[in-house]
Amino acid sequence: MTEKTAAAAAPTSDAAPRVPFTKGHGTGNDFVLLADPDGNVHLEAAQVAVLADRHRGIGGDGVIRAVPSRHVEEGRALLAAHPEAEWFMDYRNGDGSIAEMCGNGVRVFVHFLAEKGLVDLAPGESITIGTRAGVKTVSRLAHGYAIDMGPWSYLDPELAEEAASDAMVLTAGLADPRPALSVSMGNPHTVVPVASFEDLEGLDLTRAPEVDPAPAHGTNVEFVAAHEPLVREGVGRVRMRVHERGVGETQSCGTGACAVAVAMRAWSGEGGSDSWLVEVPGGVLGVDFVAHPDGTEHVVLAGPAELVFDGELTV
Ligand SMILES: N[C@@H](CCC[C@H](N)C(=O)O)C(=O)O
Repeated sequence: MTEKTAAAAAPTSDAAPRVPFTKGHGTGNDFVLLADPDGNVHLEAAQVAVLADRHRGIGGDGVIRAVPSRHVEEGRALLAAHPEAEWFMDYRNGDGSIAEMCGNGVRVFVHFLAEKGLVDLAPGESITIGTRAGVKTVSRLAHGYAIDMGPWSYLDPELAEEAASDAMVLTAGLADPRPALSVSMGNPHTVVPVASFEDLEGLDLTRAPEVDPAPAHGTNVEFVAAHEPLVREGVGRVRMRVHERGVGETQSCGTGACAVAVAMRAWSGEGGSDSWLVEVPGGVLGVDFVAHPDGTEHVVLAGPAELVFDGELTV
């Protein structure tokens, strides 16, 4: 962060400027959150990596800057069509790289805005925010938040009819290479089915799984195993683990849960469902497919968001 940034964010009479931060998480996917109401905070990748470092910094899977849309180029581009998208989620992975979207991050971001008094949002009310994957409408529930993630898509449009597989995952402790399906939720995902919960537990996600063909911009890789029966009382039930691009294995990935639901529904055909409960190591996420008035199908992601502690950075 620049000195100008720090001084603007939290001026003090002493030498070292202090920048307030908040730590939060959604199903164990954890973030460092910074409020930047004046658009003064300039985060370099190396600075993000230090903030996210669990030994030398605060620690987190990602860093989220809450900034008015008018202060960032990507936000200004959204405002013409969506003037209501006052706040923009500037999301960075723990290694400092920029990602288009973060499903858990959106919930935690909106909870942060609401709890810090930056927006008024009571249970039952909704807010539209800007992200690098477009605007998202987030509804506050009695417990947690539901995000309209918009339409999903296959990374390979030719798969629209077949929905079989378009990639192979070669490593992660798999006995054999496994076919996988590439799904976009604004950010890229590679979903790999495994046979059982035991197989899921046995995976080695200490390193990024090798995907062939290698995705041009990297990918998040989700491994998924089904409950037996897969669908109970109309709801599909699965368990997943994820290796996130730019982070490593995480306790949860919201966009990953959506991608898993897309793939499982496609693979199950008539035996699938439009409603899914996705178990992640850090909790449970809900994913629903809903018809949007514009004729497209949208994915709605629901889950908790918690703020854990506040602190001050000295810069
Ligand atoms: N944990 C997030 C996804 C964060 C971005 C991802 N690592 C990427 O690079 O695409 C989620 O909850 O969706």
